[in-house]
Amino acid sequence: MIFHPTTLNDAWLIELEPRGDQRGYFARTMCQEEFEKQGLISRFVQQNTSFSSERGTLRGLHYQKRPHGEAKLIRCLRGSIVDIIVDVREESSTYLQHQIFELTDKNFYQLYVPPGFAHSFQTLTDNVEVSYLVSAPYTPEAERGLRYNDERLNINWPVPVTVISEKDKNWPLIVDQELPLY
Ligand SMILES: Cc1cn([C@H]2C[C@H](O)[C@@H](COP(=O)(O)OP(=O)(O)O[C@H]3O[C@@H](C)C(=O)[C@@H](O)[C@H]3O)O2)c(=O)[nH]c1=O
Repeated sequence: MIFHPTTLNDAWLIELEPRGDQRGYFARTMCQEEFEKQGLISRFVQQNTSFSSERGTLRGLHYQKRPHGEAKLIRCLRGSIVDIIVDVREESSTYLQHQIFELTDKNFYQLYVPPGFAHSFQTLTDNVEVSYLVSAPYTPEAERGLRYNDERLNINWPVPVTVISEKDKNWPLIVDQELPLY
């Protein structure tokens, strides 16, 4: 695995290193030793998958508030997405900055999102499957979100939003949220 730094503190774009042969390829997608060496959380407690049928579907931006923060390791298994993360740690020098990553079923990238980041993705194709590991249990009372079109974030979503949940449409704007966010 090759660990590429991002513009955001503690978030990493991880490039897989497939070994090909006549059958296809093999690649490691998580390795405790390599993650620890890189200073990343390496203990994951849940693996989730989601399927989105329509291009333009938006999920997010989601995080769990302290002390239930979770690291996530995201991979797109079918189709393609843009994955967008926002640093919500008030003590971080990249607070409220975001970065956009393209993850596809062909490009061999996965994204490591540290605790204290809001996470989201939008599908660029129909029939998208995204699989991710999380490092803390799902805790509904700690669930928080940012509004995808909050002017404070100024995120340029690459395609028109076609499908979004009621919950995600209605997250409060940052100006109306209780601080600290995380
Ligand atoms: C996240 C989660 C949801 N659920 C339930 C709650 C709800 O009834 C149903 C669907 O939940 P949601 O609408 O929150 O699903 P979704 O919008 O896909 O939520 C996910 O979005 C991406 C962007 C993330 O970063 C994930 O961590 C997660 O928050 O599944 C669980 O039972 N366990 C879980 O871990």
